Amino acid sequence: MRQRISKTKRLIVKVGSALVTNDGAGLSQDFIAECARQIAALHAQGRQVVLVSSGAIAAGMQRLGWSTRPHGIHELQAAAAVGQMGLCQTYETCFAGHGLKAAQILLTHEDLSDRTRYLNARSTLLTLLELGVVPIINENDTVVTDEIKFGDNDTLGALVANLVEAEALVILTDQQGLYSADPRREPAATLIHEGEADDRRFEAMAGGSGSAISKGGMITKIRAAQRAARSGAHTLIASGREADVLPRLMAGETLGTLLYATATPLAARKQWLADHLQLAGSLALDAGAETALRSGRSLLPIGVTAVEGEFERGAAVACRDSMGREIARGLINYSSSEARRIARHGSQDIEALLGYVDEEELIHRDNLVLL
Ligand SMILES: Nc1ncnc2c1ncn2[C@@H]1O[C@H](COP(=O)(O)OP(=O)(O)O)[C@@H](O)[C@H]1O
Ligand SMILES: N[C@@H](CCC(=O)OP(=O)(O)O)C(=O)O
Repeated sequence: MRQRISKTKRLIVKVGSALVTNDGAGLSQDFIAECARQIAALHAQGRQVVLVSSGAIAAGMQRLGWSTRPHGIHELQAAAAVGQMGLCQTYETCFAGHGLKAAQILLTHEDLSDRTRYLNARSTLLTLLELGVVPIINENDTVVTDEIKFGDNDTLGALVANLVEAEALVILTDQQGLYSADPRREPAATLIHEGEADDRRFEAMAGGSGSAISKGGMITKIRAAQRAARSGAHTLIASGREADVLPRLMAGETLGTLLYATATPLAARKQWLADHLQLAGSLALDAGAETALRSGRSLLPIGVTAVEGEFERGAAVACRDSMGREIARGLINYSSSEARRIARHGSQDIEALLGYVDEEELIHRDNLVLL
């Protein structure tokens, strides 16, 4: 199983507040520099990395001279806004030292449950990865209220793994991995090396957060692993203080805890598409488009002869053959009125017809499931 990890092309690395802020003592330049160095090493091996980093609130508290974490949501939001500046500035400088560009992305739960915003976030992230940029994600603390917060970045890491179909989610924390019990309370607890992400026994072993500055604890990491596994991503939980931890994990070394998924990312995503979509319209295809879809290609506007229904970008639509039979369904990249305008045209005409190009495909093959 560990050998399979070494084949990972796309991974999410999540780093917790304790590491990034040296247990709350302001931003840890050393940790951030080390993190950037290791991610640059993974990049040099041809892997794509999305970083989910906590630490804004803790860094902001320090900049504002607050010694204890405030309880009021607005104070927390203010601290996050102040701290996020320093956090991204520090990452940017460190990545630049390795010739890498970084991008800041702040997300909320709503962004990922709304289909249009989900698709937009996905397209932006995939474009950044293709450009060789390292996206740095945190929760958009400024605009969320208590109820809609992810609450912890472990969950956010798993949602991002789902979003970009990463093969692995690496959660770096202040412990070596998942122990049979919280090692702060039970020194005799032993490290779990490997198990299935959905094994319910792990939830019973995991406790809450180990410090005042962190939110999630081990339980949110186990739940994140379960969530990541649903889209086929394996989760690794390891210590961010272990030398060269990321390159060693990606080389397949037995380090930390591996919670593995049993489905492949694409198969899991297609299952989700098949099960969850409520159709908002349909597209009539010509014979060429039908053949293209059946051989696993994306749907281009040129092969669409008619568009039925009124829908927004990101809606689920049926694809019908010339007899009206549904042969596939998927998430469309254009609204119904845009789709009507570009139907029967080559992708090179999209810009002239609409004034912009979102995607050259009407439905990308990753968002398409054949019936
Ligand atoms: N079974 C367990 N194994 C390891 N750590 C555990 C376990 N149960 C609870 N914990 C606690 O979870 C903490 C890590 O989570 P957290 O404090 O939220 O860190 P982070 O900021 O990295 O997300 C550890 O320091 C530890 O005290
Ligand atoms: N958005 C918050 C994240 C808080 C959080 O989830 O912390 P952690 O449990 O350490 O990952 C921040 O940047 O401070």
